[in-house]
Amino acid sequence: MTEPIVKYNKVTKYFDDLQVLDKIDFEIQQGEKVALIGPSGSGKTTFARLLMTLEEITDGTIEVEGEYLWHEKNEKGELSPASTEHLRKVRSNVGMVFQHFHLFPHMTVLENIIEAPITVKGKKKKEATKQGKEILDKVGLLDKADVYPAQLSGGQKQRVAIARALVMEPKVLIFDEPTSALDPELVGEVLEVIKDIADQGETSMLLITHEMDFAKEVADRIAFFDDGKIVEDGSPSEILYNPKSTRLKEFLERFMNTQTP
Ligand SMILES: Nc1ncnc2c1ncn2[C@@H]1O[C@H](COP(=O)(O)OP(=O)(O)OP(=O)(O)O)[C@@H](O)[C@H]1O
Repeated sequence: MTEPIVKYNKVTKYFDDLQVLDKIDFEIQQGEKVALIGPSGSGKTTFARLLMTLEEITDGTIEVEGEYLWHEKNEKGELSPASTEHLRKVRSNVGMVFQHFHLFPHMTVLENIIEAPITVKGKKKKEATKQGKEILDKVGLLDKADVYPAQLSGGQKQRVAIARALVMEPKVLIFDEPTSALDPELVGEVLEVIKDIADQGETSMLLITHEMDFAKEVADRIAFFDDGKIVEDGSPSEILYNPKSTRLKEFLERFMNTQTP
């Protein structure tokens, strides 16, 4: 069996005295798409931000493609905190798309996309531009290459943010509620782009979402998060139609009741 692309081992996170994640073990296999669902404040975003190194781990380890993210191993096999250089190298396999896009407002769409390939990967501008345009074409926005983010709709901004993550060719791509800041009529176009990426197969995905129908359609697995723990983890049909724990049953019932038609 091939190595998991992501492996959390007893991962714990505190913000001061507040424990947000409690000894979580979790894996994502190569090419696997995993959706995270769960109540607000249960720790899903923090869980994902640790993988992107946007929050610091308190205890436990995370591996990406068999390499420790937050640690380095010496000759004796002992772990010590990773150097910035190591952190940056391992982290470059991970991409993230945020709820609120996080585009650079003073750069055009194309400049937003080619910035990281040039500054982080050292690509030549010409090559980065060619690749950036190909990816923009993929998300249906080639005609917007030279406009600024303020001139785009929310759905278009999010598609640019997705293109910006994709251009770095991450092994694992995190989506943190990518449609929850959008007007309902703009949700579909973003979900369509995410589904296309999922259908292409090779990128592993971690998708935090409240869109249960979408999770069911795209994810190979759904993990239910509650109170800093993964309470259930299984196929979409097991999780959504055959929940075992009372917490998941309650969540799904509550969730369905608060959904607008
Ligand atoms: N930087 C921070 N400092 C202190 N507490 C934080 C910080 N970030 C998150 N928290 C707390 O950690 C807990 C988990 O938050 P997190 O955003 O991970 O949950 P979530 O499941 O993603 O919620 P939502 O679905 O609302 O986004 C919450 O109690 C939150 O207030």
